[in-house]
Amino acid sequence: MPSRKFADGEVVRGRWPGSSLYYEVEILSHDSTSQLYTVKYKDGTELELKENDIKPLTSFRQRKGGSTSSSPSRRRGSRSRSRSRSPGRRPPKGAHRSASASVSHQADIKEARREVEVKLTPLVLKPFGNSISRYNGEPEHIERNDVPHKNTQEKFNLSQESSYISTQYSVHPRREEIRLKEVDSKEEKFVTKELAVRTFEVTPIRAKDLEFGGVPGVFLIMFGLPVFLFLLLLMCKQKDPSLLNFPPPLPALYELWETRVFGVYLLWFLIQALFYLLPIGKVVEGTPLIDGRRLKYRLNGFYAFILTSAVVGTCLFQGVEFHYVYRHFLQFALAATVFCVVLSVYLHMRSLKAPRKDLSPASSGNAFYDFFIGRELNPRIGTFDLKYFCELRPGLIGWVLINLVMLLAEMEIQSRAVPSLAMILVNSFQLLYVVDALWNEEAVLTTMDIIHDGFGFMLAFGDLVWVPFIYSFQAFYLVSHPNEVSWPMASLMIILKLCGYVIFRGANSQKNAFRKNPSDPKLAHLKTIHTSTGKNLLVSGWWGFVRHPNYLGDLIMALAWSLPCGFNHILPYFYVVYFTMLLVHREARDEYQ
Ligand SMILES: NC(=O)C1=CN([C@@H]2O[C@H](COP(=O)(O)OP(=O)(O)OC[C@H]3O[C@@H](n4cnc5c(N)ncnc54)[C@H](OP(=O)(O)O)[C@@H]3O)[C@@H](O)[C@H]2O)C=CC1
Ligand SMILES: CC(C)=CCC[C@@H](C)[C@H]1CC=C2C3=C(CC[C@@]21C)[C@@]1(C)CC[C@H](O)C(C)(C)[C@@H]1CC3
Repeated sequence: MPSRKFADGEVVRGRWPGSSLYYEVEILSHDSTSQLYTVKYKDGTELELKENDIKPLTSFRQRKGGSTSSSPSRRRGSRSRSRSRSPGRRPPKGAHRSASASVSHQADIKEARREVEVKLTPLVLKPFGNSISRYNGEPEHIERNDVPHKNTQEKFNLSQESSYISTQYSVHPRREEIRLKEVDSKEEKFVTKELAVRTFEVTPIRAKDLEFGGVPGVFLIMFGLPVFLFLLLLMCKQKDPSLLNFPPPLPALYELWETRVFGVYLLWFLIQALFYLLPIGKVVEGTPLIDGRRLKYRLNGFYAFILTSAVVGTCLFQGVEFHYVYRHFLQFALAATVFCVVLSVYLHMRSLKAPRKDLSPASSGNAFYDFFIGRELNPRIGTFDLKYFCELRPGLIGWVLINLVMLLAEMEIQSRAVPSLAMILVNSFQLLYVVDALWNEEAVLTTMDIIHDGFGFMLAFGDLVWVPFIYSFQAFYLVSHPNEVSWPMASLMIILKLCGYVIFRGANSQKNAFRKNPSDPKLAHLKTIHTSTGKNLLVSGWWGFVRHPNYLGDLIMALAWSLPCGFNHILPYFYVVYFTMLLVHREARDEYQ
């Protein structure tokens, strides 16, 4: 039986979860299975602590004076700031998303909240928002002997805090928390109203706070990515696409431009826009904006996909030559790039006239940087939301169509009666991914792109060029570099893909449900921790298994859809490498928050 260091009834100091603060506690009991001590704080709070989080009284130095700002009651200002946030609730747009670029906006928002919350007395304090955000179950090295109960007022505060934290910290399941949140949400309405009357200031952010390496980084990405895209496609067209054969033969620029191709691309874009405008599908509200408004979005991406499939099916039946797209693949990529540049210029021009409250928290005041990251958060023409439309429709559905084109091209070029198993795997894996995105369209409303990033060159290029022309790379590769896959290998790839999908979908659905309604009874069994932004993070279920389970699932799927291309060349694995970099970067942006 494992030994225990502290005896029942012993008075020691216990670390307040997630903080570096130790308070006097009494050991009530010890669970030998979980190795946790149940301890009682002076104010009556009972918590379970690890042995590492408990110290004998003798291991502390008594601090003189004792009135530094780290005692709990001294933190009341920051705690009260988080008072009105219902746990897990998203703050107004821009308030919580990543990016150093949003520092000033965030300060603004915090200030707004403080002003609002001052009016919300009497307070029921939510404690230690800042410190709990760092909780990782491990003891911290900084040990301070902050004596909690200096006077009656402080005692009162700790008592209020502690009784709240025992549920709010969610060491235990969250039923009690849910009850508290219901009370909380009543005040939420008031807070939103208050925020709505606050003027939004956009203060230029410091150069060192810019993301993507600041202006030089953005310059490199903006010019480098299109060049890289064309080099990759040209490499793939070579008989031997080995890296040793770099650089590939370059075509003259005029050979890459075809007005007819541009016309076909425009037609595709307009058809998708038409489908977007159809009054079918339910209308939902997005996350709250900085001024408390919520934009409305129509969810009809899946219908658009069905309608597109019907149109494509009819065209195939009518004998429309889809091989044209394969033969002019580079021209299509150029047409999409040109379109994206024109769109980005339009977006930037209109953003100059946009009211400040409509600007993205990532925008900086530097014209070049803002052209890239996007100045306006939700550019709309009437009810037509340009960013939301581009995120899911022309590029994502276009990706599936390009895959189909590659499948047909493979059959034609390799004189096959049926497509190869490798091609079928790639097509089906990626089809599942896109259909899933469209089916769960509402989830896009809580992604970084919609909430935080403006609509500028980065997303326009990502959505309209990068996704359709890079994400279809495996299918493009297989057309000229066949790879035979055996059924046992195919089965393993299918299992891998399904594992990735289950993790990806499970994690995203859990997170979306939580962000949408933290009080959802279906989530009552999940544990959360409070963060300094005022929101809670899930730390159990999929989100207790690894920090970003949705990224993990996505990466596994990325690997699964590269494997059918075999191991002759590294090129089809480019997507896995790029995607890892993208997700690590996104993770860092998220972590920053
Ligand atoms: N195929 C592709 O090219 C790409 C795919 N993706 C996929 O899109 C999906 C969404 O990506 P993305 O928006 O980047 O990332 P996330 O879905 O991880 O979104 C980040 C938000 O999730 C919330 N969050 C993070 N951790 C927790 C937690 N423990 N508990 C509750 N909420 C949490 C935070 O919300 P809050 O800020 O409110 O706290 C954070 O802002 C992912 O599955 C990703 O793999 C993304 C990019 C590209
Ligand atoms: C190279 C460059 C300029 C990068 C821009 C990044 C974009 C390619 C990606 C940013 C976020 C994306 C998302 C999806 C596609 C790629 C981009 C646009 C997404 C639509 C794919 C399908 C998923 O299910 C998703 C809906 C969660 C996802 C949202 C984010």
